[in-house]
Amino acid sequence: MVEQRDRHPTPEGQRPPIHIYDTTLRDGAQREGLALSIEDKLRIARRLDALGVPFIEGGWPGANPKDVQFFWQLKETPLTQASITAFCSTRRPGKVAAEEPMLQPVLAAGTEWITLFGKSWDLHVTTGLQTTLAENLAMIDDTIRYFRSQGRRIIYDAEHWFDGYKANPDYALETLEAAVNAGAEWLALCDTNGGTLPHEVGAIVTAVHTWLQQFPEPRPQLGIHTHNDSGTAVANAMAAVEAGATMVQGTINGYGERCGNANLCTLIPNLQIKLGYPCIAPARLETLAETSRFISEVVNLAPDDHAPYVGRSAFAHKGGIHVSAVEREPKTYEHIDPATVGNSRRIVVSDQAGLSNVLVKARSFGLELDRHNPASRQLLTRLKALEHEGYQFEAAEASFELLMREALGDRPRFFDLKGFYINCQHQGNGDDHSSQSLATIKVMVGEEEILAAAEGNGPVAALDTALRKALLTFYPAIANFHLSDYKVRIIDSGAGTAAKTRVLVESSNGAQRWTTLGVSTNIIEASYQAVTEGLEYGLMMETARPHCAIGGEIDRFDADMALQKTRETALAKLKQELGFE
Ligand SMILES: CC(=O)SCCNC(=O)CCNC(=O)[C@H](O)C(C)(C)COP(=O)(O)OP(=O)(O)OC[C@H]1O[C@@H](n2cnc3c(N)ncnc32)[C@H](O)[C@@H]1OP(=O)(O)O
Ligand SMILES: CC(=O)C(=O)O
Repeated sequence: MVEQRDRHPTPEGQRPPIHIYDTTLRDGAQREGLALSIEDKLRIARRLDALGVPFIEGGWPGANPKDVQFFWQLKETPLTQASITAFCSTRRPGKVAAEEPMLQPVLAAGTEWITLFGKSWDLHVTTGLQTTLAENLAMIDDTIRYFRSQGRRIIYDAEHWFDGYKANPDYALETLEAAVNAGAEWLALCDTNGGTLPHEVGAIVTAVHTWLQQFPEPRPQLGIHTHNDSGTAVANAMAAVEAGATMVQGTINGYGERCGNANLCTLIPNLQIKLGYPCIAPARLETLAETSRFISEVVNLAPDDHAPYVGRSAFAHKGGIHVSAVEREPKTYEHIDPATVGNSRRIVVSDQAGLSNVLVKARSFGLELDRHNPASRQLLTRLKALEHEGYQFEAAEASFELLMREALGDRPRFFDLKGFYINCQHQGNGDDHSSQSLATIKVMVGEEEILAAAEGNGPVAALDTALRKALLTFYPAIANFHLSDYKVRIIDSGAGTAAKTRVLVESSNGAQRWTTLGVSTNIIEASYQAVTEGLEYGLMMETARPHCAIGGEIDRFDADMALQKTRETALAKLKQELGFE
């Protein structure tokens, strides 16, 4: 249960705690392209509960069957600390709340807290609801009193608060007064259209805070609910807190209707780390980045790598000058310690790199390299030359590790591709067409020469399949590898069909993912480079490179013995099948 903490005086100079109210499951789900199953909603609710968010808005019971069922399921396995709230509107004009069918599923959801939204803007009352200003006040009063009579606690969301206050402040305040007198414990001021700017939010929340003081204790507290249509949702919420709001409503990753809601992954650290308002326990704040990624996985939207605090690139350093300084003192280019929000520093290699980038990268691959080793400078020069040719290693760290190991004489050789031949066939026109490719490859594993052929619906798929077929008996681990992504980019499009192509291939073994690349004027050639490096890197992880970056350590001797044994067995099997023995 959430305490009304600000009713206890806050010690002098200490910032009051801020109640975080998450609406990912309701307003977040109003984002175009985002759809949640009940399972998804339950998983997100549990994750938010683990993050330590005190209020989670679960949905609108009665608006759809899924939201009804969600609340039922939560009753069976309740959350550990968060209060789940049911969302709904005031009763319809001309009705009586106690007889309003749409309020019954909200009560049936069985939550202690109900978040009720009502109209603050006279325009919405007369045009949207098509009723009178007095009837809107009665709708707010009646609905809150009815829910209170059923033992529920009320968070009142004043929809279009800022637009309403600007248009007709007296009427807007009358709507809030109706909510206060009927027993709402929180008044959340909503910038529903997202058009208000921080200085306006600050001034209006200050005015409401002053106005509220006329009511006897215990008086409701103020909350803020902002949308990002002007790109200022987080700044607006911060301005409201500075003006006296003690609840902030927002969503994980800023999901929400139109341009989204205030992003809690930015707002929580800003309030807690920068402004000193306690929001969630520091140990839970350390799970913020993981929570953000988890939820983007569940909602099936690619995470924003450049999101403040939690993005993959939020603490990524690319410029050589930055890396060199960060190595000496992280504060030089980092506004906070990434660990505070559960993120980590990354060093990116590219043509913007200096020696420091290369050395840090080598260390992360478990390779011994120092500034005075001539190989370090050679590697940097080679990196810049390849980047100039069109390679882009920042997106393909596995290829960079292979390049680095090659330069240090530590790159394992699992196979040598002697050559390949690809035949593509296309028949028919329009919808009535078919295409098929056949790849034939010759590959050496040690002293053995293998010839393999495979078909595919495209040349790269055929080549990949043929290669796997040839290698599988020698390296059974390949059976677990698959291509998880394939991206093609034309680098110098001005050159027309003679343009260079960069291919990025993401491979996976089910547990890890790694990216390799190839560059060539021939798309097949570029794909072949990326695909073979992908297999090579995967094998390097599986077969015991001592310090492989993402593979973990395996005893090299044991692994080499195991590898030799696998090869011998596979070879014997192949010979038998071909009738040599
Ligand atoms: C600012 C916000 O984000 S508020 C939340 C918005 N979220 C959603 O709308 C998602 C869930 N909504 C729904 O599933 C449906 O819209 C429902 C079930 C709520 C209503 O569906 P319907 O009955 O078919 O109505 P419809 O969606 O066409 O129109 C909304 C109705 O709510 C009324 N309404 C809007 N705000 C309020 C309010 N604060 N109090 C009372 N009624 C309201 C509108 O006047 C309209 O009434 P009418 O049908 O008598 O004209
Ligand atoms: C209540 C709500 O979601 C809004 O006014 O934006």
